[in-house]
Amino acid sequence: MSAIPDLESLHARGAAQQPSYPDRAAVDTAVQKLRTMPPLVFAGECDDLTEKIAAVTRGEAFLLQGGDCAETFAGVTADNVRNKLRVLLQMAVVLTYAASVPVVKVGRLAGQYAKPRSSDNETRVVDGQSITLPAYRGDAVNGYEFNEASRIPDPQRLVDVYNSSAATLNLVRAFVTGGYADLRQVHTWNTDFVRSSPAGQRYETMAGEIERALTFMHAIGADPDEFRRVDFHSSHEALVLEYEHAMTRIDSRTDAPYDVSGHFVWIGERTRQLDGAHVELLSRIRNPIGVKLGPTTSADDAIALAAKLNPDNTPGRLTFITRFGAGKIRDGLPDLVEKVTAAGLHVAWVCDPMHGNTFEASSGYKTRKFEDVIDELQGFFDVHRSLGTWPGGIHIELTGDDVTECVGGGEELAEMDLGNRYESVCDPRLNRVQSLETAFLVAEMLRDA
Ligand SMILES: O=C[C@H](O)[C@H](O)COP(=O)(O)O
Ligand SMILES: C=C(OP(=O)(O)O)C(=O)O
Ligand SMILES: [Mn+2]
Repeated sequence: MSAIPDLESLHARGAAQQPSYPDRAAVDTAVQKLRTMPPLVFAGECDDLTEKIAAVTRGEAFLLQGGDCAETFAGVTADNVRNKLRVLLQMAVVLTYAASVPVVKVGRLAGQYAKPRSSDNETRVVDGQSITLPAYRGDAVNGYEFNEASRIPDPQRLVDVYNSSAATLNLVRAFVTGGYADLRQVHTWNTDFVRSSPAGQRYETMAGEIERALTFMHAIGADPDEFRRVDFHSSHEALVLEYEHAMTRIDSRTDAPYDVSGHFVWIGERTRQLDGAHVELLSRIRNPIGVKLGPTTSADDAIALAAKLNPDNTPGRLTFITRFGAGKIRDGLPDLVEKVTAAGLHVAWVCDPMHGNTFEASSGYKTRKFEDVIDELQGFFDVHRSLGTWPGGIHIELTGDDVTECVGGGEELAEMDLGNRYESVCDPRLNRVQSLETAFLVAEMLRDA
């Protein structure tokens, strides 16, 4: 771990997936502004999360990481943030109670505003005319609206990312410490549309059991503070170098650099080049970090990434988030896990069952089948069980709302339903019922792990 490399030297590595800003002076102004802003998270909180992920690495805890594919500035509302938090709290309770395993809770929120894209451009037919514009790269970079002005990268948006993340995190902190996350509220999280679904009813039964257990604890005089609040951490993909670099600061306690834009940051599948800018920057910070590993990852790639990103082999520092796809995980994952384990590397293994299972429906919507998501999760658990390693967690794109973006699940959403309420500006998310169903299914897998 050494000093922070300068931004120019990072760009000199030919950083992938960066915005092409037309006005460098405006970029400098935004970066200067960000450098003066206070940290969004404290280094000590990042260390706490590293400790918790170390328990995952040892097979003593399970990581639940979830949230939008892409947050939007317009989505920073009390309802939206609360709904997301609520579904994550419900999932965490299901996993903790049904599998008797401590759950480390990490939101894909308060910073998840920048998107890598498979194409630099997007073509749409507007009024019978085919129009090609720069791709939307997340609210951190440009506007979703399909017109030329909106798609121009604007560096002032990076300052907006900071402000939106601050507002989100402030609300999340208030919710998780101010009574909303109190375990005695388990029933009240199960409101509105979710309550009548089979998963909601199953949750209701479980919440009743938890409530009786809490009443019993209270009666015998045990009422620990842990029942009233939860530890919740933020995370996002560290993508736009200007932003992550400006938010990287030297911690006064340890003299070490931390990226104080979020507790946990990860490197995406498209930016994990060993000699690339993202790996370089994240190798220097001391946060807990993740790397997405797709089906083309060789065991040597993973081992080299671990050597660069976690040379001291510190447990909890490095999480490998595999995203192979349901059809590939059973063949592809064993070699990776086996060789990384044989090399003595301490990593947390987490399954992202979303990004290897995306396809385009005939209506043009990007979607995923709930059954593929569950199949990949089952494959992940099967592989780890057969190798004797710990399936450390799940990384899910989800929302607390009743959207129609992924097909299947108990509600049997069909492709023709997608248009009813498709709100994601990037990838399709599990809705609240599908998320809760996933938690129950994963709890069963976890019980057998
Ligand atoms: O999560 C997001 C990536 O940006 C996404 O999977 C790539 O999507 P695209 O192929 O639509 O660019
Ligand atoms: C872009 C993403 O994933 P990946 O890097 O795995 O494709 C994502 O998590 O939204
Ligand atoms: Mn995504």
